[in-house]
Amino acid sequence: MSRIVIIGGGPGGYEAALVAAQLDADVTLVEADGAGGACVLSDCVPSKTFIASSEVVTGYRNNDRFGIRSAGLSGVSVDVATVNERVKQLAVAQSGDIQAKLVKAGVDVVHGHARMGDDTLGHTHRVLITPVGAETYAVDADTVLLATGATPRVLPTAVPDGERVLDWRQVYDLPELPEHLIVVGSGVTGAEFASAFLAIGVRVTLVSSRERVMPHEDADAAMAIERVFRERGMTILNQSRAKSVVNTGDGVSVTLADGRSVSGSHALMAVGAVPNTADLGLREYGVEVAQGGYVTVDRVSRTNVPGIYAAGDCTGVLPLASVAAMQGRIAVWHAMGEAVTPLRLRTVSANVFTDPELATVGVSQNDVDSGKVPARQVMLPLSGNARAKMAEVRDGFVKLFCRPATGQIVGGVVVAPKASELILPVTMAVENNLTVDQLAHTFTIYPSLSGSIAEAARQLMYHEPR
Ligand SMILES: Cc1cc2nc3c(=O)[nH]c(=O)nc-3n(C[C@H](O)[C@H](O)[C@H](O)COP(=O)(O)OP(=O)(O)OC[C@H]3O[C@@H](n4cnc5c(N)ncnc54)[C@H](O)[C@@H]3O)c2cc1C
Ligand SMILES: NC(=O)c1ccc[n+]([C@@H]2O[C@H](COP(=O)([O-])OP(=O)(O)OC[C@H]3O[C@@H](n4cnc5c(N)ncnc54)[C@H](O)[C@@H]3O)[C@@H](O)[C@H]2O)c1
Repeated sequence: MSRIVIIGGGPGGYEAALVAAQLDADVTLVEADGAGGACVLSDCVPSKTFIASSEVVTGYRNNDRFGIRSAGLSGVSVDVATVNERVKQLAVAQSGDIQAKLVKAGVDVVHGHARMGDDTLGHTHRVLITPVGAETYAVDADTVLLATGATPRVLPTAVPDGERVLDWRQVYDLPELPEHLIVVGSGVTGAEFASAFLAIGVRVTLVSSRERVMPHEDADAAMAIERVFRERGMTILNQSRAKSVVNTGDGVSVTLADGRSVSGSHALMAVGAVPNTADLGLREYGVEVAQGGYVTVDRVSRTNVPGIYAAGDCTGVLPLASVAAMQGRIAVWHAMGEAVTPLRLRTVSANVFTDPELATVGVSQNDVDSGKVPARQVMLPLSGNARAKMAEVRDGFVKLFCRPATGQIVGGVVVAPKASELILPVTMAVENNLTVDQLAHTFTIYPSLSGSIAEAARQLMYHEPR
């Protein structure tokens, strides 16, 4: 029987454990915090639950435009203790569900820390496991999967104190809403929290080191969302790098690299993450670790040491829960000799849970503009869509990319409420090499926002003969 030790119980680790158990391996999963890992307990799940509360508040915006008379947003008050309690309870419950699933599948789940042992034993690998409150013991395994995730990056001049200077894992301990939140960092994490706190009624200043928010996302989409943020009253300081953040006792003072300073009641640091690989004994064991501490892996999750695999945020391949899970499953299938398709990033869909949301799949505008991928494209504003008009959706668009000659769909962008749900047909088209003709001939509901996806495909229908 194959013996597998998995270090880390986030999506990279627990999904791999379930596959390994299904294949009758003897599986030990070591997790320091709780099943589901940081994804479920402190990052993805809590942030999306918090955003769900902010969306309830958003529902009260512009109600007079619908002919509904009420006090509107000014009549809404947020009980932050209840919001935070719900966030934490949901995360713990989700973690419990995953723990139960693992145990039912026969996985030995150990609450504790693990690291590589000192000796290479030829075809097996020694892992040292230290359960919480117990002595360290060794397990020799045929396969080891490293899935240890990442931790918020800390700037030495802006160390979170959990009171006024916060990382994203500390916001749910606030006893009351910040009066004025300064979000430092305008990547996906910063943008999501800035959006949610703004929606929930907090004054927000976003300190963005780049020329626009979400610099790695589609520029049209990021600029559309930045415009919405500004219209709703967010202050965005572009090309402003925070040099230091100080808790002044009754607030925070953020000093920018150009000498300006901004004051607020709280600061939220969202300046990226560092992989949890420093204490795993990897270098001593001969596992290749790249700059920044990321474990180097190939497309079937192999490290340079046979039998040792890595998945998820500790690899830095693409820090998404879906990708971590797929890397973990691929590792196990490969290790256990199953047929496996190497990881394909081309078909990964991703969503930023701002208001409006931003969903993407496939090739990007940069790929097309740089000539890397020849493509025709269309961008259709949602403002012309009947359902969007009914729902007062004024911001948003659908963008599609297709091969110039064949019309094969190679990518797309959706900016809309619930873009995370709307992107699926485009993802299916990219995954299955569908053409704009096929998408255009698909019946859509009238009226619906998804109708704009088929309409965008119709606009791309004419193409050169092969
Ligand atoms: C604020 C935020 C929101 C996000 N939202 C989304 C989203 O909406 N959708 C999405 O797809 N992705 C989202 N992500 C990204 C997603 O959370 C990560 O890609 C995902 O958590 C990676 O999973 P993982 O298995 O690699 O690691 P993690 O989920 O980080 O889990 C790793 C676990 O390993 C444990 N561990 C570390 N070292 C050891 C050790 N030595 N021994 C034992 N255990 C150890 C850690 O305690 C941790 O629990 C978000 C990220 C952030 C920061
Ligand atoms: N909805 C989702 O799926 C979701 C949500 C959050 C995070 N994630 C994943 O996590 C990844 C990382 O995102 P992130 O936003 O946490 O990190 P990031 O590294 O993408 O962004 C951090 C930003 O902070 C800026 N920054 C760094 N130092 C700064 C300073 N001193 N002052 C001002 N700005 C500074 C950087 O320039 C960068 O733009 C994403 O690419 C995504 O894959 C996904």
